[in-house]
Amino acid sequence: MTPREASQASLEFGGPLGVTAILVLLPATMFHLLLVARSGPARLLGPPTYLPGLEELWSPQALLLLFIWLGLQVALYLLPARKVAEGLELKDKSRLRYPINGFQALVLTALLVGLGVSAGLPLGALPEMLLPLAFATTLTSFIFSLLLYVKALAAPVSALAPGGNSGNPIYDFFLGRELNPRLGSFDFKYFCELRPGLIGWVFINLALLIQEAELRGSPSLAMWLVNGFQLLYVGDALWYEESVLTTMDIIHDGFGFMLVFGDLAWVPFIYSLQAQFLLYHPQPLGLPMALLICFIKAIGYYIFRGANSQKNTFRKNPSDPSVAGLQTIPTATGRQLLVSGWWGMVRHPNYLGDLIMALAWSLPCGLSYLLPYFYLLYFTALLVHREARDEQQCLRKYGRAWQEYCKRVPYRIIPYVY
Ligand SMILES: NC(=O)C1=CN([C@@H]2O[C@H](COP(=O)(O)OP(=O)(O)OC[C@H]3O[C@@H](n4cnc5c(N)ncnc54)[C@H](OP(=O)(O)O)[C@@H]3O)[C@@H](O)[C@H]2O)C=CC1
Ligand SMILES: CC(C)CCC[C@@H](C)[C@H]1CC=C2C3=C(CC[C@@]21C)[C@@]1(C)CC[C@H](O)C[C@@H]1CC3
Repeated sequence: MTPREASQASLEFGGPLGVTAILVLLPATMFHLLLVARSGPARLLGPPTYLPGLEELWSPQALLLLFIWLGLQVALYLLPARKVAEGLELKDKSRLRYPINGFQALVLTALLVGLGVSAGLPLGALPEMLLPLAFATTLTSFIFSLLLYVKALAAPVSALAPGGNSGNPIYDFFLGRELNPRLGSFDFKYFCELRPGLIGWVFINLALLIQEAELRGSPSLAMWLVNGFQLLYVGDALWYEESVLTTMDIIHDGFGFMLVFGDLAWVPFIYSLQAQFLLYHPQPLGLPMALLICFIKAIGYYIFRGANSQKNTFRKNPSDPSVAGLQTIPTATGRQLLVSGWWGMVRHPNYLGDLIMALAWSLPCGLSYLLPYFYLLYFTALLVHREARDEQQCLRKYGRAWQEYCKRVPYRIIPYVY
């Protein structure tokens, strides 16, 4: 079997046909959810109450606001970093360098937005622009992905990702051909993964909270909880920004439409669905229930952070006192697999913590509507798929050692369930 036939054989997402469908369905789903969230019935599975015309979707002001936002985040990315980290070794034995200044960018953005609001910036008007902003971001994602595809045509073979080089243009456009597309030292994938979308998510939430205060006198407890929980999640991701350098998105996946649209559009506009829903469907939330939800969030974060930090510490320094006592399985690569502690409970304890947090920030929306739980449903599917992809990669990396690990840790995400 030739390498291209082999790569054709291992096509994901249903190959070219599946990917063509996803290219249409992803943006369509996002616009459906944006419309349903602001509609009275808020029916996740029903048709939106109306279909917006192009005059409602297209706004030069929204496009300008998007480019101002992207420009601001690029400028903050290029500021001197508290640390510069090296990525994992590439095929050509080199290592790329990445600025670790994401949390700094979040804080500086908050200061700038705060100054803007105090000077009269109408942040509360942003919710009205979500549709045209999402349209502008989707358009930008397609164009940016096309430019990345063309750029990759000139890239050396060593710079290409294993996945997005099937030879089928649609498939490669979606998966991404180049592994680490850069302009000088500016890394497009690393920048998009953690900056404009993730930080944008927090400020869309804040705008929705401000709009609720303007509409009803003060933000609801549910809106405060959703904002607080998701701010913690983004702040944590940016504080531990360096750990992204070992994720499959950075080390394995090409940078194509899936991650471009996922980072720039899906995260800010879909991950803020709970706050969007609450603005148009205020939900009563008593203090006892709020405290219970905070407890659920705390459990999720404890597992999420504990598991991620344990693995990342172990990978950086297996002799660190916090992980030195854990049981391990040696592998032929020289790396070891943790088989006790969080990673002895299930094979992806971090996913379990993340899912519990997703439940916690959906619960403040009550149980009368399915829409606020879309994220939990989508995220469960994403992590199940991601876990399967990671298993394949780990089986290839570690062979029998991974098989032994799976025997000793039989559950993937939820103990005694899955
Ligand atoms: N909110 C969202 O939309 C998303 C959130 N996430 C979150 O991002 C975080 C990172 O997830 P993800 O990128 O999937 O990667 P993971 O953090 O789960 O890392 C997987 C890698 O960890 C290493 N590993 C696995 N098992 C062991 C073990 N027993 N001992 C030592 N190393 C092990 C392997 O890499 P190696 O051995 O090569 O080091 C494996 O490839 C998670 O917390 C996840 O919940 C992820 C996707 C989307
Ligand atoms: C919608 C598409 C089919 C899939 C797009 C998936 C992306 C939205 C996610 C792929 C991996 C991600 C990670 C994060 C955010 C979502 C995306 C980009 C985090 C940055 C979230 C915070 C965590 O602490 C780290 C995550 C790394 C992976």
